[in-house]
Amino acid sequence: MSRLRADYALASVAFLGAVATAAILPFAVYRFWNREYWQGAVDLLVVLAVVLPVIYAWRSGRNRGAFLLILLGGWIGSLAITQMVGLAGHYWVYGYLVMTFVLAELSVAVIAGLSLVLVTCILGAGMETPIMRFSYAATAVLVVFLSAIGAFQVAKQRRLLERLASTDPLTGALNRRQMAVDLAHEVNVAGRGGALPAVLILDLDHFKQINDQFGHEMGDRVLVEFSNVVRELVRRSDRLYRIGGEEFLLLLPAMDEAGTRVVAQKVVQQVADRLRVPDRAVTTSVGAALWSRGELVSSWLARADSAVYQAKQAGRNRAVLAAAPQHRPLPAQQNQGRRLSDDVT
Ligand SMILES: Nc1nc2c(ncn2[C@@H]2O[C@H](COP(=O)(O)OP(=O)(O)OP(=O)(O)O)[C@@H](O)[C@H]2O)c(=O)[nH]1
Repeated sequence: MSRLRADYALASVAFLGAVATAAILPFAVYRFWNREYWQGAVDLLVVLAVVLPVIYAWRSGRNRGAFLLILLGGWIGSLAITQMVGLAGHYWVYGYLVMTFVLAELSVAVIAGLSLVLVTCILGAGMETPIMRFSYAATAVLVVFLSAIGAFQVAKQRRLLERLASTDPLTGALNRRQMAVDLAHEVNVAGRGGALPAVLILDLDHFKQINDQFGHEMGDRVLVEFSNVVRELVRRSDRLYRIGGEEFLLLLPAMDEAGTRVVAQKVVQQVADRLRVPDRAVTTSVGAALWSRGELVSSWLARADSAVYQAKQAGRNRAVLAAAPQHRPLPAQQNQGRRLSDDVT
């Protein structure tokens, strides 16, 4: 039940499977009872075309493939029903048209819906006058477009909600919640033989002084500019998260030690060159750690944290690359950070 609550698309098709079984199965039984074997078989196939992919999606967790199968099965089934039953069979098309928007993305749903309307309209089974054909076409196309508008609005709201739930409103950087998801994903991919990811913890130096001296508005402005500078100098695939007041984390998906060192150095240098408050440059300290195969996310972050602590201790405005863990992940305080650079200004 909790899976149905969390997965709107799966819940919709599971409901559809139940409705299809309850609504169409009695027809199939009725047809077989009256020895109308072909029509009974088609009814039964329509039920199976919905129910089997729903079971597959439920068991495998792969919604998309299963939903496209239902879309195709529904298309063929709806066409068959219109040809066998005539005018009354076309009523099922409306249900199919709405269903496509639950199952597929907007463009696929529109194409599937309009193509079915076009074909059934050309064949015109059971429609004796042009006005019947026109009324069917007009109402069916209206259903497609109204459903498309609804689906478009839902998708837009969903994207907005996802963005609000995953970003920091001040800087636009991603938040801790998204960071936890992305770090787990990166470790998963790298653990299956992918390239190694690296993290950089970026901590602005003496930020409290900026707030105290120039006020919180200036502090906020520095945080925004800092995120812009960092995002400008890294790749599009790299992701910046705000993990605390003036502390950020940069996730670099495919890295090696040399690359991590270069990026860390570049961040330190560029921030010092480009970020200013009225009387001085703003600087940052960076702790970098390349993920080591088999390492837990917590240990990886602890190494980066330990490295940024060492950068602060060594005088700030510098980057420190954490040493790889020895054999198995070490607690933060046992990691021996390695100096990456001397003062860069
Ligand atoms: N303007 C502003 N300040 C914030 C925000 N979040 C946290 N801070 C401030 O950031 C400051 C962080 O201070 P500290 O943790 O002492 O760090 P620091 O002064 O940068 O010192 P070091 O890290 O040791 O160089 C505190 O004064 C917080 O009030 C924010 O969103 N906006």
